[in-house]
Amino acid sequence: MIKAPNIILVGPMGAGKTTIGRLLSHSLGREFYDSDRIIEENAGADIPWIFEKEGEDGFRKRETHALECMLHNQDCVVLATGGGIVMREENRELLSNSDALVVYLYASVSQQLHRTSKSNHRPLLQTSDPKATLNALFKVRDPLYREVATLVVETDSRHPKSVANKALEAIKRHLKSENKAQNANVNG
Ligand SMILES: Nc1ncnc2c1ncn2[C@@H]1O[C@H](COP(=O)(O)OP(=O)(O)OP(=O)(O)O)[C@@H](O)[C@H]1O
Ligand SMILES: O=C(O)C1=C[C@@H](O)[C@@H](O)[C@H](O)C1
Ligand SMILES: [Mg+2]
Repeated sequence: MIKAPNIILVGPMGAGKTTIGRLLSHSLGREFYDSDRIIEENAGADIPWIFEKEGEDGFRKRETHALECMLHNQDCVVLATGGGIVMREENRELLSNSDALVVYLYASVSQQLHRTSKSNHRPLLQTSDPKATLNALFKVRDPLYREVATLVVETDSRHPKSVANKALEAIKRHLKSENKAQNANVNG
């Protein structure tokens, strides 16, 4: 049993936040939430509908509200976020100022493209050149994911179960070193 506050997964579309988050929550015996699902449940509509009717800005407002509610009301859960959660400074501050352990699931643009190609549920990728879109988003967002993340876990060429195990090991190592540092402060 590991003792950690909320574990929050960030990263681009297709990094596997939803898939790995669910696996991690099973391994840890924790509840699993996904900000995209919370937004859809609150709106009573799916993400493409929200983008169509309210624009990206309307979606981002809903996303901030979902993140605030999660951080305020939940402890010791696993939360998968949407790929654009880091776009608002407000959200980055919420993440950085919380005691959550934020894990950046890294995926190369070619893997993102491959993993997102089977679904048309992502409005930002309904373009004539999704690869160019993913590249442009990655340029802006990769530094922002790194800014809020405590840990970075590489996901390319790894089966989801192997990514989840790798994330779990990285989380355990991080908590162990944090405990050691705290003990040193108390005893030193
Ligand atoms: N490590 C992996 N190897 C191969 N396929 C993967 C891996 N991780 C996820 N996938 C597959 O990629 C697709 C997208 O994964 P998922 O929905 O978990 O991504 P996401 O990061 O939550 O994306 P979004 O930001 O759009 O919510 C799914 O079909 C999933 O099965
Ligand atoms: O990367 C993004 O901006 C998005 C990712 C998805 O998870 C959804 O949150 C939505 O499709 C927008
Ligand atoms: Mg997801």
